[in-house]
Amino acid sequence: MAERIKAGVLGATGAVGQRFIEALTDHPWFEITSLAASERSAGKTYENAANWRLDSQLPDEVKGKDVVPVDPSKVDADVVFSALPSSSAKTVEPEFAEAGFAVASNASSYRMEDDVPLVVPEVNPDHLGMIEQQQDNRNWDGYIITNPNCSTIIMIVSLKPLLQFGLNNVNVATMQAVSGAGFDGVSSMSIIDNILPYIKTEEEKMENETLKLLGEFNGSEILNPDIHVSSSCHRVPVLDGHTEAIWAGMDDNPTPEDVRQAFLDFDPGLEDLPSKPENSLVVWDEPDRPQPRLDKNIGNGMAVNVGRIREGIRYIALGHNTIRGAAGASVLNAELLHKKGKL
Ligand SMILES: NC(=O)C1=CN([C@@H]2O[C@H](COP(=O)(O)OP(=O)(O)OC[C@H]3O[C@@H](n4cnc5c(N)ncnc54)[C@H](OP(=O)(O)O)[C@@H]3O)[C@@H](O)[C@H]2O)C=CC1
Ligand SMILES: N[C@@H](CC(=O)OP(=O)(O)O)C(=O)O
Repeated sequence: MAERIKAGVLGATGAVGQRFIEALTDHPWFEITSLAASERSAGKTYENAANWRLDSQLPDEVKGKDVVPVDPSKVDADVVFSALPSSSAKTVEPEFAEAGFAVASNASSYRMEDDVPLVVPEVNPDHLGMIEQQQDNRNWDGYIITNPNCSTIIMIVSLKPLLQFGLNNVNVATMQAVSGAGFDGVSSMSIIDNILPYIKTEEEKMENETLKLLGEFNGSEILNPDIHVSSSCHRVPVLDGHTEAIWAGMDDNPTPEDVRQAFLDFDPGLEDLPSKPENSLVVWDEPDRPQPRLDKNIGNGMAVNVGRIREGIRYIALGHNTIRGAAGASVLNAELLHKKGKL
């Protein structure tokens, strides 16, 4: 195997951090060289620090690795994938960027900054053009790029092919899995036999991030599109997989069949990126699909499933929140960076 790019994971012991390890193990372009977490874990082997909770086995090559603190001088890597809570990401990620690392972040801290790319490769790869500006503005040798919030990313992949019909209005109601809140995020007493009709700041993120992602980058700034986005977010007793009911208003009033065909025809290229699923959008015609338990792992958890396309236009989108919505999204971004010669 050719020499691979050295990759570190910040927040390696958490829900998203474990998904990073899964995605980077045996990756053709990246190899895990550093695992970092809080002072609670630093100094322990990964096996002792982390409570591995995925269905896959904890990879042998990771078990005995020492966990280091989130300190650039302790991390050996070219790129670091950040799965830190946003409060620590806010201070830690710039330290890594300043020290010359490429930072591919899941955290929300820098997503909406004017000079930080918020990218989904199938939607707005050109926004990576912001990196040079960011390095000039902040005098950094490295840089930060981000992927969106998990609910936003699942919706945005499905909205991209609707732009051709003059998308002007989006209403969305989410049904979000408990893994989205992290391992210790939602207690069983609050979620079993229940639905929580509030996820702090989630609705604002879906509305704001969608506009940035669909905005036009003119070389120096992003011009928001004239699209109205309104969201209502809810936590449901599902382990993994966010399901979203979406209403999309379009100038051209396409029929459900037009929209179905646009979903089927959606081809953003990018076949050479290892984490890109064969079909970024998978269309279901069965009236009771997609469902999280059955369909979240399609395309190794990287596909966005769409179905129940009806007059309106109304449809359902479903994706794996900690893979397509988090770790897999960051890894896909880093693959795009490598393809574009930025890593
Ligand atoms: N879960 C999801 O679906 C999505 C999550 N995200 C974002 O990804 C990030 C991680 O989320 P998640 O994995 O769910 O969170 P978890 O709580 O499961 O994991 C947090 C990780 O960060 C480490 N950590 C916590 N505090 C500190 C600190 N002060 N300094 C250094 N490391 C610290 C923890 O280490 P230790 O074990 O040592 O405490 C752990 O490795 C968050 O910003 C979240 O918002 C984004 C999109 C989707
Ligand atoms: N809030 C999301 C997960 C998340 O952490 O989002 P963000 O990365 O925007 O903080 C959820 O609960 O499902």
